[in-house]
Amino acid sequence: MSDFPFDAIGLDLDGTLLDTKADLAAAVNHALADGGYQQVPAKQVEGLIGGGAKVMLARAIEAQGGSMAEEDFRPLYKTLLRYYSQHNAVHTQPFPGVIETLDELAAMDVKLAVVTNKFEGFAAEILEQLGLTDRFVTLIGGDSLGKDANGNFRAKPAADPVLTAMERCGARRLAFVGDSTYDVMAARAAGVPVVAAGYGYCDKPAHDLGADAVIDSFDALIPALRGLA
Ligand SMILES: O=C(O)COP(=O)(O)O
Ligand SMILES: [Mg+2]
Repeated sequence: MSDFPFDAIGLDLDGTLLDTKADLAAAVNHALADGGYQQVPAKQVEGLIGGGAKVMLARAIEAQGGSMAEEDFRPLYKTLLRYYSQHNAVHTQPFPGVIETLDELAAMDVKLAVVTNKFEGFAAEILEQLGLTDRFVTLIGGDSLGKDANGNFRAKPAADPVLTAMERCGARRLAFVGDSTYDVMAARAAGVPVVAAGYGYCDKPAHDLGADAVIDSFDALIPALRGLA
């Protein structure tokens, strides 16, 4: 029997497991160019990630005072999706320490689930291309659970995807790891402990996200989780 305090971990994808910034930046900039907007430097794209591709593009356009009218926005969003579907794992790779740490968790029989606001199809394709698919019991994307009564995806910051991950892992104690406000809110709403990935694309300073612990590298995850017991 392992003395590890959790039998499952829910993991955010962008900015937590994978450094997807360069491919997301290329996709958003491709769409911005189509709309006659200025390019956004990769570093700035970090602040746009976390709510899914649609929110990313909307934030970029709004920052330039652009039109959010449906007829202007929709074609650019389609351009972004089309481009990203063909170029989503060009530069994307796991952050340092991810593979080793996932190996260690698997050796302790801790179940792993990906909970992302990316569309499930994109996330699945990227995990497949990086050879990571089999490490996870389940993958829950931003569109996996359908929409709520208000027409919004049942995605983070809602508790639904975290609770579903827990159920699919058959977990008694799940902890969550993520890099944005949405991750912390979703974990809180689900009533599970949460670790902030301070090396990720944090939309505010990592220590202000309200997580139970902050890690500066994925290598620090296991000791941080033990500290939450
Ligand atoms: O693609 C996004 O904006 C969000 O993805 P994440 O939930 O895996 O961080
Ligand atoms: Mg993230």
